[in-house]
Amino acid sequence: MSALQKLVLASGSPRRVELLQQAGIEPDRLAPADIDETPLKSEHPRSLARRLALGKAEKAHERLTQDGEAEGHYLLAADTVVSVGRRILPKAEMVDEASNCLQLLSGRAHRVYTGLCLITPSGKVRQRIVETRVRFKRLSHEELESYLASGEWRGKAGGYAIQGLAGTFVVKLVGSYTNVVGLPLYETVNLLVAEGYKVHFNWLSGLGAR
Ligand SMILES: Cc1cn([C@H]2C[C@H](O)[C@@H](COP(=O)(O)OP(=O)(O)OP(=O)(O)O)O2)c(=O)[nH]c1=O
Repeated sequence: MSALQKLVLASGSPRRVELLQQAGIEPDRLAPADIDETPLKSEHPRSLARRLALGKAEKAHERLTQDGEAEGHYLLAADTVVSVGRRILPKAEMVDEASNCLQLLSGRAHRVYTGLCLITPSGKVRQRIVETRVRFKRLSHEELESYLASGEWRGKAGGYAIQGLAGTFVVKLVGSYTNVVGLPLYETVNLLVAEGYKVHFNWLSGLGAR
């Protein structure tokens, strides 16, 4: 798939770039947007994912506009939130945070929401929220400790990365797997296409699975 228009990915997440590439879409530009990701009081995780995706998109769009580079561009942003019930888990930066998250997730089901926000070249703002349910096995002390030692949890919502070692913790998953990794591919491609982003289906000469 190759694009006829320009696509800006408002993200600094290497996972999101890789996921887009997996769909055969190469972003023309990366424009990470740093925003305050603190949840509001009693904010629902779904609302948080929606608000933060919009915030990232608007901030990146504003910057592109200031630089005179917004014209003719699609701009895509995303935010992934992990929750147990209404409790929102942090994006783990410290080992203690990761440890607390994993103890909470152990032997239970949780939800992962990714908010998508697309700003079209004509300035329309389109949003989608995608939900995946995941159940983890009960983690032993050894599993928890060795996972923490791996460092794979760093910078990940909920303190784990399903695409790595934590994939072995998953008993059941309902919904989109790529949504958990940070960008739901089915919904992202649908959203782009619905808003007129023209793609060539050229998969025969594409990347392919390795
Ligand atoms: C649950 C889970 C999250 N994650 C990642 C996806 C996101 O990168 C991150 C959640 O943080 P986000 O705030 O959604 O994204 P980010 O800060 O990494 O990137 P940016 O805002 O620049 O786009 O957690 C995984 O990689 N695997 C997982 O299994």
